[in-house]
Amino acid sequence: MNPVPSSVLNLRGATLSFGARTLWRDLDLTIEPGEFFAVLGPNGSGKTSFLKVLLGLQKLSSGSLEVAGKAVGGKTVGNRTIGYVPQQKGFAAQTPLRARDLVGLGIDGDHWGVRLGAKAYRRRVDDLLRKVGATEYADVPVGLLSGGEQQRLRVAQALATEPALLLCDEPLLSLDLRHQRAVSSLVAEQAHRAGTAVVFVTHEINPIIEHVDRVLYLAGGRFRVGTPDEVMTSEVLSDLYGTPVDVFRSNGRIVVVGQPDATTHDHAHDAEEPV
Ligand SMILES: Nc1ncnc2c1ncn2[C@@H]1O[C@H](COP(=O)(O)OP(=O)(O)OP(=O)(O)O)[C@@H](O)[C@H]1O
Repeated sequence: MNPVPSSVLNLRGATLSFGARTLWRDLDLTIEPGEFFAVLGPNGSGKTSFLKVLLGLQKLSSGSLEVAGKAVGGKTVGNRTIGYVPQQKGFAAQTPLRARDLVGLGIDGDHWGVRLGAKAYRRRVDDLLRKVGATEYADVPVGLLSGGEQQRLRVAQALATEPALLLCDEPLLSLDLRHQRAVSSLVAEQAHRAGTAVVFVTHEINPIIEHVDRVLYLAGGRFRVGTPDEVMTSEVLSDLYGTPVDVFRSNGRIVVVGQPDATTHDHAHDAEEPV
């Protein structure tokens, strides 16, 4: 039997550049099972590119990546070790899929060693629907559901394979506060109770602040890794942005004032050590 790898994700000396523009350089990062890991940063800082690297859709300029103990060189999409919750995009009203069909697409009989029989398949889908609180709309066409309801189904679909690593690309965009809470709690539960490592890309840390173990903050071609308390400080963010930034705490929320909207400067030649 193969030894069980202790970390789910392992990046060593990872650098990603496009031409003269470096998004990050010499990133060493290990993510453990059960960790809720957030990726933050302004527009254009490289959050989506980071997820693309983990999905095997974007090659590193240098360095290495292992997921669940295996080197990643090509596509990891379709790899059942990885679950993926894409950005919220509505289904067309006439999409010919019910909620339960969408969740069922995440299940592959081969994953379970033998193909699931019809009964076991239905049980598994019902179980996932219950987990995301979608039982009552199981048979409704997905195009008729609200954005929040659809997003819960995408989470259920991504969890269907019981992935070791769950990648979430801004899954809270366009959800109201109640659904933001519901989706982030569900993802956190999967991390902290089921031991899935979660990489969660977001513009806004507050909706997930109570769940996050560590963050990767990307800005201006540089990065910091650490707990929210270590990274979300005036000192660290001012240093990353290269301009004075104030970070305040209010009722458990983090308010960042003065950061540029986008990454407008390039510290491509600065090396940055993780915190
Ligand atoms: N294949 C590519 N070739 C050249 N440049 C690219 C490529 N992919 C991304 N970039 C550039 O890299 C930078 C980071 O893009 P990315 O989409 O990763 O940022 P982001 O942090 O996800 O931004 P946003 O918050 O706006 O979604 C951008 O300036 C983008 O134009």
